[in-house]
Order: sequence, then C-alpha cells, then structure tokens
Amino acid sequence: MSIPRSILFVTGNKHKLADVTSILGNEFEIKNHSYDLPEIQGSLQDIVTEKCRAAAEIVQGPVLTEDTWLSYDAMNGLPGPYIKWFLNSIGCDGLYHMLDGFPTKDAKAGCTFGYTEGPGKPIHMFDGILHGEVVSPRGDKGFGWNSIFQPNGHEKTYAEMDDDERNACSHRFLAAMKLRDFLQSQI
Ligand SMILES: O=P(O)(O)OP(=O)(O)OP(=O)(O)OC[C@H]1O[C@@H](n2cnc3c(O)ncnc32)[C@H](O)[C@@H]1O
Ligand SMILES: [Mg+2]
Repeated sequence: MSIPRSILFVTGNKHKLADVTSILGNEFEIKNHSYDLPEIQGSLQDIVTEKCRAAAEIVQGPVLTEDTWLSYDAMNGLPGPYIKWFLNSIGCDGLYHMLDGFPTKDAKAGCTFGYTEGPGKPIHMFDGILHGEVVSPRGDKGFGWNSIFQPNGHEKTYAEMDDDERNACSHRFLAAMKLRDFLQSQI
C-alpha cells in the first residue's frame, strides 16, 4: 500500500467534512462524496464496518468513512451510536434533561474512522474518545450535540469553542491522528 495523497471521505455531514479537512488538510487532499450511508444496528465496529464496506462498493475504490457517538455513563453507554436519532427527536435540551435524576452526567464523545483501499479489502478502524460532561446547552458554534458536551479540563462546551480550538482537542482530532499515523506508516 502506498501513502494516499488524497482521501475520499464519504459522509453526508458537511460539518464533519470541514473538521476532517481542518485537521488533516495540510497533509492530505480531502475529497468528499456526499452520501448518507445506511447505519445498521449493532456494535460500533459492526456499524463502521458496514458503512465503510458500503462506501467502497459505491465508489469502487479507497474510502474513508466515520461514525460518531455520545455515551452517557449513567446509561451504560447509551445513546452511543444512536445519538443522531435522539438528537433529531428531542434536541440538545432533551438530551440534557434525559439525565435529570441520574447521579452522574459524565459522558464520552467518540468517533471511529473506517478506512479501506477498496471493495473486499481489509477495513482499518481508528477511534478517538474524549471524556467529559453533559451540561445544559451553551454556545452556538459547531453543530450536532456540541452545545451540551464539555470536555474534562475545559471551561467551554464544544459549541463555545472556535473551530480551531475544538479541532485541536476533539474526539475527531484524536481519531484523525491515529488515521494519519497509520497512513504515513504504509509504504
Ligand atoms: O454521513 P455520516 O458521516 O454518517 O454523518 P451523520 O451526520 O449521519 O453522522 P453520524 O451518523 O455519525 O451521527 C452522529 C450524530 O452526531 C452529530 N455529530 C457528529 N459529529 C459531531 C461532533 O463532532 N459534535 C457534535 N455532534 C456531532 C451528527 O450531526 C449526528 O446527528
Ligand atoms: Mg450517519
């Protein structure tokens, strides 16, 4: 395998694309095929494997895909990868109030990249996890559930950080560094 100079990121989410371009854009040309890949039920590995496999079939070549999750400690990891449907249904305020009465608001934000050289080739996964807390919504930057997630050691929620500040510490940054190291280690 040779080090790719450009990466085709299959995602329907323009904010994710902007984040990945901001984090890896100095080293790779990030191209996008905008497609909302199906997301099966199952473990995170199953979901990412299936997204990556489906994307490689669609483009018939090397692809990068990603799945993002938000896990509440008080709920044994839920909503996890199903966060999108919770967010669509009850919004950030509802996601915050889901924890009313629970003893802890600790949470983990994470994402897993899936990368493959093409259909039938191995799928390599790289995850990034950031521990933090679910707080009452603050801030209007960013996207998704950014306004309710405050990483440990920070005074701001993701939505109160500038993009550069968030992309220097985020779960996506941590996963992207592993992806970058893997790609650069290939000859
Ligand atoms: O096409 P794909 O890549 O699947 O993009 P998506 O928007 O469907 O993304 P996911 O399936 O991974 O669902 C994750 C949900 O979390 C949101 N989200 C993703 N990354 C986020 C981040 O870094 N901060 C806050 N919210 C995020 C996103 O808007 C979705 O509602
Ligand atoms: Mg999705």
